[in-house]
Amino acid sequence: MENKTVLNVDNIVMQFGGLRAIDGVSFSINEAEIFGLIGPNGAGKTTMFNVITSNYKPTSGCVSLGDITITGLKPNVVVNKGIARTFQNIRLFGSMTVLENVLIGFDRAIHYSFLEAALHVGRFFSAERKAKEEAMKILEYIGIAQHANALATNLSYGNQRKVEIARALATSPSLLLLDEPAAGMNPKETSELAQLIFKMRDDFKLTVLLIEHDMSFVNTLCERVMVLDYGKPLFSGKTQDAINDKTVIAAYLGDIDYA
Ligand SMILES: Nc1ncnc2c1ncn2[C@@H]1O[C@H](COP(=O)(O)OP(=O)(O)OP(=O)(O)O)[C@@H](O)[C@H]1O
Repeated sequence: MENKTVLNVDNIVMQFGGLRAIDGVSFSINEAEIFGLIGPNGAGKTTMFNVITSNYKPTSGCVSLGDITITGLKPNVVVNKGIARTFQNIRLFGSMTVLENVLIGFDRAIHYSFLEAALHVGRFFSAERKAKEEAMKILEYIGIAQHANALATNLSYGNQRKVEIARALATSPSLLLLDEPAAGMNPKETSELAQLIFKMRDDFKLTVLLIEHDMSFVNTLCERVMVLDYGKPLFSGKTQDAINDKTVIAAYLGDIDYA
């Protein structure tokens, strides 16, 4: 059976003044694939995420999700098309509970009038109740339902990362972008996270693009990777081949631990 391409990144260039943060990068990801985007600090990985989510408009090149061209769409429209992300520096609303943070992900699916919302009646009430039920189901699925009513900032670092994943899942994505999801996690949390990512992929037919410096984590999850260096494509192919590639080792892997 032929692989279905979910994400196609075509010859992206992203210029910031005199700096070319991404310089002619192309890759594509198949449905239900877990694909790694790796490279040294400043290589352009997060910038690539911002281009894919349309937070940055690339200087040239094109991103498509299935048959839809994403480039030029507004970021909220891109979420509606099925792309969700988490952030390298966790971005949760610290003064809100875990449940409320996840409910934010449902906002696009809730339809009610201003009056209904102001009076807490009609479609507002039933939509809110339904969203809460769905959010609780996601928290249970992720394994943090017991923290639903805790303030997000009071959770451990690892659990805060899980709340970000829960919020992303609430938007029903077809493509999930994870920016350094294992950063700050201990080995047990990291291995549980890897299992969760496999499970989400299988249960939701989710396609995953992840940025990660932990090469053992990348090697566990990703069959293929794209390696960037100073914005340029350095290597694209099987993770095992990247680990043994002399140019990749010289530019990147020589400096980091991977067991
Ligand atoms: N909005 C921006 N304006 C100007 N320069 C930027 C902007 N965003 C990123 N850069 C620059 O682009 C380059 C790539 O940054 P980016 O954050 O994408 O790298 P990265 O590979 O994600 O690094 P890290 O592993 O440290 O997160 C860096 O030199 C960075 O300073």
